[in-house]
Amino acid sequence: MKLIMAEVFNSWQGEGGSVPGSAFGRRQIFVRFAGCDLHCAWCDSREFIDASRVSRWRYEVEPFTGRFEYRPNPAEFDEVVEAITRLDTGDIHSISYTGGEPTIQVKPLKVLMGKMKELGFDNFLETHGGLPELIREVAPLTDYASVDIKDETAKATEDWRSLVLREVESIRILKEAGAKVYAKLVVTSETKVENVRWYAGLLKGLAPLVIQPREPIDISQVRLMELYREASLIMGRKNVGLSFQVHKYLNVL
Ligand SMILES: C[S@@+](CC[C@H](N)C(=O)[O-])C[C@H]1O[C@@H](n2cnc3c(N)ncnc32)[C@H](O)[C@@H]1O
Ligand SMILES: Nc1nc2[nH]cc(C(=O)O)c2c(=O)[nH]1
Ligand code: SF4
Ligand SMILES: [Mg+2]
Repeated sequence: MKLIMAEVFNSWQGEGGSVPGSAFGRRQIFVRFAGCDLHCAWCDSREFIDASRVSRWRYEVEPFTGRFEYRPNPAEFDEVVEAITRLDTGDIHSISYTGGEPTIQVKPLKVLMGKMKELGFDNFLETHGGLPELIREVAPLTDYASVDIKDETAKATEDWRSLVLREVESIRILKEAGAKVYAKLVVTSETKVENVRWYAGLLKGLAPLVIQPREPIDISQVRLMELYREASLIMGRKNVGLSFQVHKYLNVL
């Protein structure tokens, strides 16, 4: 079985804030898949969106050193498992599957998640959630999930409203399968308050929401708190939080 990979490394989870389901500050092994079907305007992993252009992947040779070795794509399943297990520092909270969009390679993703459960690890899925039929396949193997709600300003796809509805459906599927799931909304200075109200109504009673400013941050603190308040008034004061990409400030992977 083969996978189109981007990188494997050991770090601590830099996103998610403090809502239930978040693994912020927890040590993880990150498994970044190449390839994505969306094109968020601000994507910080855009070099991995077109899988056909990711000719090689890299794995960290020693945990948390940022020293890498490179291998050609597609990767063999066993070499990915080997790259992950060599980064087991004994304090790993969960394996983070990210990208790109990990669910696009659902067959190898499913087998890999199964293998990691077998080895005693929990699975943390970082996904845009736009493909609920694929989410259904991996939901039973998912312990934690961070599902993006793509704001209109992300310009991720033509029909952004139906993308949001599919993302909410994915959250429902993951929750019903028993995963600890939260929604993540990346906001910019252009994010409309009426859109935030719409997302909040969809998520109410379903999953908590973190609001994460797009990096580099252009939204003012005052505006950020306005969006927070609007979401909170609809979803309940315990169900909304902020998230920042703290790893970027501390210069870790
Ligand atoms: C690169 S994506 C990969 C997983 C999946 N494709 C997704 O979008 O959720 C990982 C996380 O980084 C966030 N992200 C990417 N670029 C960002 C930026 N410039 N500012 C803030 N968050 C960003 C995404 O919203 C997502 O939550
Ligand atoms: N430290 C760290 N935390 C992260 N949380 C989400 C990430 C991602 O790119 O999916 C990420 C990442 O790349 N590094
Ligand atoms: S869905 Fe994720 S990987 Fe794909 S373009 Fe958007 S942020 Fe980047
Ligand atoms: Mg990232």
